[in-house]
Amino acid sequence: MRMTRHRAGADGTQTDGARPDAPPPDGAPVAVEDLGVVLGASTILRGVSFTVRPGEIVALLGANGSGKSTLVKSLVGVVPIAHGHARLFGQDVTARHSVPWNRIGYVPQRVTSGAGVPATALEVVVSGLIDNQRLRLPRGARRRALAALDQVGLADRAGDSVQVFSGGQHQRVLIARALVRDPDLLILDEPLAGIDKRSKDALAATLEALHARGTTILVVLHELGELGPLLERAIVLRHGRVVHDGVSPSPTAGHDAPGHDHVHPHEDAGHRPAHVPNLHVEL
Ligand SMILES: Nc1ncnc2c1ncn2[C@@H]1O[C@H](COP(=O)(O)OP(=O)(O)OP(=O)(O)O)[C@@H](O)[C@H]1O
Repeated sequence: MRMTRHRAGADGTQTDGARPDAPPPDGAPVAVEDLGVVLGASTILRGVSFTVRPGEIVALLGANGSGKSTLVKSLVGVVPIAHGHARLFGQDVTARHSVPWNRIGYVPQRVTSGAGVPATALEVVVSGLIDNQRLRLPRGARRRALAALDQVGLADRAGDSVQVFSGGQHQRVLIARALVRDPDLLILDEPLAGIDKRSKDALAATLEALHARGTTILVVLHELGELGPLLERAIVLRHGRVVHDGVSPSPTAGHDAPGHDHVHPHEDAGHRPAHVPNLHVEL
């Protein structure tokens, strides 16, 4: 893993840690401008604009169906962008095959690592080094995969079949798979969903360490949970539009209670400005 990262000031400029051999400054990790996504006959996202600056940890919040997953999928080329632009590190990803995979790690929502094949945790993590061009692993693949597993606290399980892993352990393996490329930007889609408390705590610790060393993190969340204390900023979607971009809201009381219905009526009158203190957003 690279040990030096570029930390950024509020305006996104680099403030410390610059290496003598550092590449020239490039674009923000994420810059989205007037983004629109249409799936089938439905407009899922419209007029979405925001920037994530280097070293930030930003939550993407919103009720079920508000468009969070679609937004991150559009960033990584899984769904097409119909309108506007999305750039990762200055590279326009509107054309699907231009995603800078060498700099990003992506953990999709609700997938199990290596389901249906007798893969070990190490093998799943190594697969994160496949570059979509040729089926050949780079030098040091095993060492890098072990280091990534170590980051999520699973180095001692490297040789175990993932078929016996719990949901939380699968999620940690998938995060290790995303980390094996040593990404500058980590995008996670609901990493806390359906996993045990121990794994949630382990994930929070991993993300805290990554954040401390300057990795930029964009995380889709249903509720703030264990990651709440880490979050500096939240972008809230409602009906495919950004309705809040600023301080992280406090979750509504009872939201994490068993049986809580996460699907809420949507009223666009609920838009609040970013500076409102004690912000409560019904997710
Ligand atoms: N392939 C698709 N074709 C048509 N509509 C889709 C498709 N994928 C998602 N949608 C719709 O887009 C809307 C946004 O879905 P999305 O998964 O992005 O929401 P979300 O905020 O991530 O919700 P959740 O928290 O439930 O994952 C939903 O109404 C969903 O039904």
